[in-house]
Amino acid sequence: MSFPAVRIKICGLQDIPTALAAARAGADAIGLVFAPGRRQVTPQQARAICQALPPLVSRVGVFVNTPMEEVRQLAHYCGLDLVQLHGQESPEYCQQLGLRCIKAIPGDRSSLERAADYPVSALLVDHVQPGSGQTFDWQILMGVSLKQPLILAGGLHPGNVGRAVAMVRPYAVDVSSGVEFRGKKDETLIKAFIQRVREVCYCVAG
Ligand SMILES: O=C(O)c1ccccc1N[C@@H]1O[C@H](COP(=O)(O)O)[C@@H](O)[C@H]1O
Repeated sequence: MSFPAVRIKICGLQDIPTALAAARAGADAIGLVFAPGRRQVTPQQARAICQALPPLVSRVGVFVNTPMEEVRQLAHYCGLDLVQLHGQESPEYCQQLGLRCIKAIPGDRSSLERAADYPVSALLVDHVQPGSGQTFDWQILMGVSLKQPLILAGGLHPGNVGRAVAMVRPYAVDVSSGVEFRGKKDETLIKAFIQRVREVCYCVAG
């Protein structure tokens, strides 16, 4: 059985060589975390990475409850293509921001029921603790039809992404912890993750 090409985002990049390696390996998007935490990048780092990346690789900034004007300024300064809102941002916030948005929601039924309210380019369904390398129960997505394209995230890695794609058939997948070794992005794991997604999308039964 084959599936349409699933897009791939590699998130939490913090240096140019690894970002270029992810792009070379076939990543469709790279994520830069502006929220406080161990993967946070400075605006200057993010701008340098965005400028170094080749064309046709989406530059995504990850924010958590950041004031709107600050998000706009950072998006402009760094050259972001999209912003991923991973906090309690409202549908009105997304509407008024004036940028292409991905809204992240936790993988639970009540959040999914409210998802239709978000006027965004895509919905990213993740574990309630983002960036933690934990999966949520993908079963809750079975039979759910979302208005927006679905990006599956949370605890994905080369060993489970094939099953996740076959089960959920998302528009895209997003990974951070699952392509790290001892807390640092690992180019071999990035390549293995992308290769696995490509395999399962184009594997033809029989
Ligand atoms: O990666 C982070 O540090 C992070 C911090 C704050 C908000 C989101 C963050 N990452 C996003 O979390 C998911 C899944 O991460 P993981 O693969 O389970 O580690 C992914 O969408 C990242 O974009």
